[in-house]
Amino acid sequence: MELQKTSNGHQDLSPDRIPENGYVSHFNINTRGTISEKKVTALKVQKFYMTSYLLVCNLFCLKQSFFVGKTSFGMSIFNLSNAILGSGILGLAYAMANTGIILFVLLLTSMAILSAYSIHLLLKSAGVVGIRAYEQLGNRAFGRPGKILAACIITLNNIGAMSSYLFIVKIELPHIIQGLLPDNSDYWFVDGRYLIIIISVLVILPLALMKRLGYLGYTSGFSLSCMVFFLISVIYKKFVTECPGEHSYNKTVPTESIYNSTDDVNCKSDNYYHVSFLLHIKHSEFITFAFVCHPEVLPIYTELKNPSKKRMQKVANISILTMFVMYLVTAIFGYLTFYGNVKSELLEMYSKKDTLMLCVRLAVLIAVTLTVPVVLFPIRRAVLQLLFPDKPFHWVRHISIAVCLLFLVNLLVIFVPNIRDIFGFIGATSAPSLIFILPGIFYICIVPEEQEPLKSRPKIQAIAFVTLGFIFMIMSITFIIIEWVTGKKTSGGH
Ligand SMILES: NC(=O)CC[C@H](N)C(=O)O
Repeated sequence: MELQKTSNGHQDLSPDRIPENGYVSHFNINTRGTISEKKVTALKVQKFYMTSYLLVCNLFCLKQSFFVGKTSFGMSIFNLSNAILGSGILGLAYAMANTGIILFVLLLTSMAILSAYSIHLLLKSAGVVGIRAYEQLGNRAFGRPGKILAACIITLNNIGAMSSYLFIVKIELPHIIQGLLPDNSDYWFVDGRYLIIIISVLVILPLALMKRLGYLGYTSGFSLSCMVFFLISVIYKKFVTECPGEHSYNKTVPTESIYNSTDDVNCKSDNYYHVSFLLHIKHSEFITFAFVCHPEVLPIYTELKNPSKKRMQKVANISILTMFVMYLVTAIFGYLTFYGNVKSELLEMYSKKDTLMLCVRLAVLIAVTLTVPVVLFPIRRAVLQLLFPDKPFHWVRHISIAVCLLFLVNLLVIFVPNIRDIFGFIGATSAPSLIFILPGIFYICIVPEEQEPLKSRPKIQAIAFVTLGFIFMIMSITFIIIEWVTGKKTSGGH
């Protein structure tokens, strides 16, 4: 029995390799019918030993998996929820303002269901080949090019997410510190560039150096509670804010908005209903991004205690459902506070002088900062898979990759002013790939024809899923190109 090493260094049984070792054909002699009784008994004994051997191997592998997976069910939910919850939540009220409540709820519900289905495809593919790494699935489906493609998409997407989180820290933390200072002097510590370096070294790096993602369960739990505080404050603000102009620190509304043809600050700006359906759909990008967590699913599965596909799917479903509720409530109350004037980053709408909102900013900042290490883990795994595929765990590699990645992201956030636009483009292509296209294609290629023919229902569903992903991707790219060519924001962003 051949044992295959998984990316995390422990051995897994790969059922598809069983025929290669010759035992199966050896037993087949038995069926030819011309062998003596003595030989049959000998073969039976041999078969008994082989079966016991396979059983011991199986038990050994399962024991290994149990041994490796140490993260509890609850902690895994925290980690996955933290991976889902990021800066995406800040854009949802804006998406709702542009799509309208009904279409938004429909899109959010569909995306949550599709996201859970995508995790189902990933887990099923991973179960068939006995490996638990996204890149390894790529390898199994298309060989080395598949592995490189998956690793590159994960790296780009997660570097994009990390830089968007650090960008929030760079912009928001100086405001918070300034809010606490008696005067408005320009001290060095109110410079966002220094602040992200300090935060990266003191908070993010130590967490990113943890050997296992499971250890981040506690910080993930804390990060989630910060977001719950944000959510409660958004609800509270809806009831104390009378008009968008009142609580918005920036009281001017841009005149070039395609939704508002007047300069008035209206509490209820319903003009967005005139915008074409396609432009409504464009805002589904915000929703797609908000549900991306797929590179983190398999690493979390690998570390889950008593791992099974069903148990991991439960972790995913609970996390997605919880985040769905949080997203919906934030979007509804954020939108009902500012209506059509809401900006693509909800936090920008609240006063910077308000102590409660200062605390909320701090809470969101802590939440996204604590998400950075969780998002960094899959990139490190992808880099390890590409550069050192068969090497066992080594601290030097583990630490140096984390340091290099953080250094790179800091450089990007400090020196590239339009980093968000660049990653907006990458996000538009990588998010549909990670949620729809890759899991669907891996599933179609990896699950054998004998088990599920191409015309079976699950495979046809997967094909439709991949097609949907391509439609999403082409639409997003088209909108971005139109924006670049015309120099105008099709989203009417403020
Ligand atoms: N890895 C990722 O891209 C996570 C994105 C996350 N869903 C967010 O809203 O920020």
